[in-house]
Amino acid sequence: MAIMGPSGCGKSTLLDALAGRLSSNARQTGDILINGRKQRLAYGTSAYVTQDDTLITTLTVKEAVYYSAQLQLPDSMSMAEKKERAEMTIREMGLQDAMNTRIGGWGSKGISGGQKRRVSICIEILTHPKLLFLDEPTSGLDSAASYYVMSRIARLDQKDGNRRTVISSIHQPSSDVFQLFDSLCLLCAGKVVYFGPASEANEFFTLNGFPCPTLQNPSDHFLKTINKDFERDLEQGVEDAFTAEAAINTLTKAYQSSDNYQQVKRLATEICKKNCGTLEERSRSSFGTQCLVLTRRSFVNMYRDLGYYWLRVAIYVLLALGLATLFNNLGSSYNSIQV
Ligand SMILES: Nc1ncnc2c1ncn2[C@@H]1O[C@H](COP(=O)(O)OP(=O)(O)OP(=O)(O)O)[C@@H](O)[C@H]1O
Repeated sequence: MAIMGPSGCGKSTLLDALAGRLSSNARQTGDILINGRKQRLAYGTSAYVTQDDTLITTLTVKEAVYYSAQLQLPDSMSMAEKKERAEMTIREMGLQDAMNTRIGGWGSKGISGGQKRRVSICIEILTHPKLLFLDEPTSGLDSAASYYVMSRIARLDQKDGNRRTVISSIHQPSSDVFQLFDSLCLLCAGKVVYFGPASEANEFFTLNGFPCPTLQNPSDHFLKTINKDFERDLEQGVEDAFTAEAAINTLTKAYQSSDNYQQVKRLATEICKKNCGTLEERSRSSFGTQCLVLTRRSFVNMYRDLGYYWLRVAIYVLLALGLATLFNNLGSSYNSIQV
């Protein structure tokens, strides 16, 4: 899934929120559910490629990826297997020629910015995580490199036949890269302008009065339509000044009354019903609807709790009877002693 939108619209913040990386003092509302449940991800299930590359500048590309492989991959893998995985990932990211070059930093020039980006991706995809977050993975890459990197990320599924979820923010996907996305989440100032199949976004814009001009990359057109940061009247005349604002309002409203929106809500509710195990009242679900989920396991829990209750009552009754018998016996012995 691609998260797109003008700079500053909240793409990284949304990724951070989904990955549970927002700082503790950030105010956050709504629920983040994994397969319909509120749960923590097990270690190694997810990985996050941040916007800034945090790499050890004195290591070479090979060393950085090898060390990561040794630290992250399970003990069940032999050293040779770990090395092979590291080398294969380096090749997949097109870094074979830079393998023995230092990463470098302020003091010493090393690999390029785009190569650093690919090393960061290498380190995170080594473990083939089930859930992968990427914050602008293609920044600093030329269009061909962007395509190869994104297509290899999209092909991670084919490694072991397991399906994976990849959520990536991206600024300027070429039309080739755009075709790799299954879903698109288009944001503007924190609001969802469109969320649904990437292949249907063009039709959504056309139906709402913003058709993509012929021979223009659809993703460029979407971003141009919803960018209100720049005064267009300087370039296009005063009558166009509020076009972006009006377009955002039209599209946001159209999305909320669209079939896609209803479908997303239905799907989320279905996933919740299928997978939620406990009686939970969600004051507000992710999509702002009231949702009370009562499932088979909730009933099981309820019966179990009732069982515990009656067991406790029975123990108290037995204790009371025991004490009463004891006092009764003590009373009779006292009476017989007196006699
Ligand atoms: N839902 C939100 N509510 C309030 N503030 C938000 C929200 N989303 C983002 N912000 C704020 O907006 C600013 C920009 O957010 P963020 O860095 O996520 O944007 P971005 O789309 O990733 O930008 P860029 O593409 O330039 O990296 C940040 O200060 C962030 O705290």
